[in-house]
Amino acid sequence: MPSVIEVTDLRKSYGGRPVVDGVSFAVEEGEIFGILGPNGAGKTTTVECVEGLRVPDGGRIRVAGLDPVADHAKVAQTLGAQLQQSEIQAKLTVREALELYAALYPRPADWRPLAERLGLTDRLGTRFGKLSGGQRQRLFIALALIGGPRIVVLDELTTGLDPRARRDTWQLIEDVRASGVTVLLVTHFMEEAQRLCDRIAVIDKGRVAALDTPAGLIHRSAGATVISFTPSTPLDERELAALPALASIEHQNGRLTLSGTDETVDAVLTLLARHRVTAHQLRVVDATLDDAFLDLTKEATA
Ligand SMILES: Nc1ncnc2c1ncn2[C@@H]1O[C@H](COP(=O)(O)OP(=O)(O)OP(=O)(O)O)[C@@H](O)[C@H]1O
Repeated sequence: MPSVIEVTDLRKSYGGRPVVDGVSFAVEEGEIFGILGPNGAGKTTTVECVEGLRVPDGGRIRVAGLDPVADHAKVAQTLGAQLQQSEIQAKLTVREALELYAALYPRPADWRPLAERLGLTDRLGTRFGKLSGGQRQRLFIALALIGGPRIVVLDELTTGLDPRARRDTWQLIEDVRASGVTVLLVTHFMEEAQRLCDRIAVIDKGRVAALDTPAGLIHRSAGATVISFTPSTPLDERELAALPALASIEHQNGRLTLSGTDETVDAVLTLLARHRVTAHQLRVVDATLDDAFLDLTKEATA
């Protein structure tokens, strides 16, 4: 089956400066696909080309088999996009916004259960300008879903939300996916990407630096696992340096911190047992998507 979104060698420049420089990825039906990257990496430009809001300089995009520029009207019926703040008038009430946007689609979703699910029912009479940041985000999600889309594009969905609202929103996105909608998600939050996304494209300087599952990205990053402890007696330096898959070793006030893989951790524990050394305050920490991200986008964040 063809992918629901196909982006092949996408290129876009501003004033002769390439900001999207050969981006390719494919999103499968029913997936939550994440786009991660440092500020200015070209993420929004990429998804706006997918939405047909910007015209690419080169490459090919297909959304449900359609060209987002040539078939813009059809793509707009298939793809729900999160609006920007400026696109809603401050005086419009939540109910008016829902009714107005529902009227744009031939087969809109019933906005009442949507508003209920998004916790907007008691805000229907409130003007957009008076909503809190979290309520606005919920309204944007409702408006992205109101056309009953097959695909929804969410750009920095939970920016500005408090931790509870963010978690509620994640649950909502999972529900949306469970109802069969494909989600393309641009995010800055590693925890969000790790929790929600099936696969992630890390975009850096207009190119795809890596494309994998969250676990796959973490696995690729240097020093995937870190073990630290204070040994009861010092360990032999040569034996430490010879540990398998060791990425780095640090000493600080008698405390040892070693990074490597699970194999390194196993070998450290064997070494400790062999020399009958006790490891005080032993900690083993797996790398996170944060570590993988910093590793993959090293120069940009240096
Ligand atoms: N209309 C435009 N005209 C000129 N330059 C632009 C325009 N839109 C974006 N850019 C530039 O293109 C680059 C990529 O922008 P884009 O918004 O795609 O990045 P991003 O990865 O989404 O960044 P952020 O995480 O900061 O939102 C940036 O350097 C930006 O300044």
